[in-house]
Amino acid sequence: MAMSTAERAVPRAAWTLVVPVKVLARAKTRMADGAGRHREALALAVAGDTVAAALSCDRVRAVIVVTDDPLPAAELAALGATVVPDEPDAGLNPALVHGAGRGRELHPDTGVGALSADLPALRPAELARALDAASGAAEAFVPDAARVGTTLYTARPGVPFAPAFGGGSRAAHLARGARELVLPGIDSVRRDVDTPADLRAALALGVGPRTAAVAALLPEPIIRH
Ligand SMILES: Nc1nc2c(ncn2[C@@H]2O[C@H](COP(=O)(O)OP(=O)(O)OP(=O)(O)O)[C@@H](O)[C@H]2O)c(=O)[nH]1
Ligand SMILES: C=C(OP(=O)(O)O)C(=O)O
Repeated sequence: MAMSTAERAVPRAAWTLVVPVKVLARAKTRMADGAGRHREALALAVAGDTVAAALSCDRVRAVIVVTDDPLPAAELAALGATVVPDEPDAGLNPALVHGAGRGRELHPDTGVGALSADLPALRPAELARALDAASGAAEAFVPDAARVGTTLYTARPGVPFAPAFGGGSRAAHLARGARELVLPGIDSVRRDVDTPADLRAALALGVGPRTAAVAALLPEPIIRH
């Protein structure tokens, strides 16, 4: 059967995604109460499940991880990510712009997206749905589950990549004129994990194997209501 114009308009592997990963010693501080001595392991596991899902998505040509921590650098490179150091060392948005610069050198024909490393329930098919919707706008973003922050920000080829993560980044991305993507069937793309309650919500959706293994080590109140 012939493909429709709309289907042909969305090339496979059209995106390079940049995933920022803080030095683990400073990561996931809002999980400290619940995760205790497993906080760093949880941050690493969540990033691993996020990157593995992104690499399994057929719309994704490459994943660029920006990190200065050798442990996630090694583990995420082993999954197939390209790792670049956080040379700007000036916070999240400069790290993302740096990674996107490398992405555009390596894959100039792709759009570039910034994907949160905090999406342990991420499903490749749901990421594909979000990226296909993102193809329809110069800049687009997916708000987090609370609709306050952002989990994915995208810029099509040739469009300046100017992420505005941090705090109320949904409002900041809207103010840039980026298109908000709130389509059905992308819950796993929106389910970021910052707090114990977020982790419970992600576990209810179903998390990847790395996060499931660490969650099994956490005290009951963290993983159950
Ligand atoms: N490479 C890099 N990644 C960062 C930086 N700041 C934040 N990130 C990453 O961006 C995402 C969102 O970061 P935050 O919400 O600020 O930090 P967090 O570690 O998730 O959580 P908290 O410590 O509880 O604030 C996480 O995946 C972080 O690892 C940075 O300066 N450089
Ligand atoms: C930095 C952000 O996320 P977080 O909720 O992880 O702080 C953001 O959404 O812009």
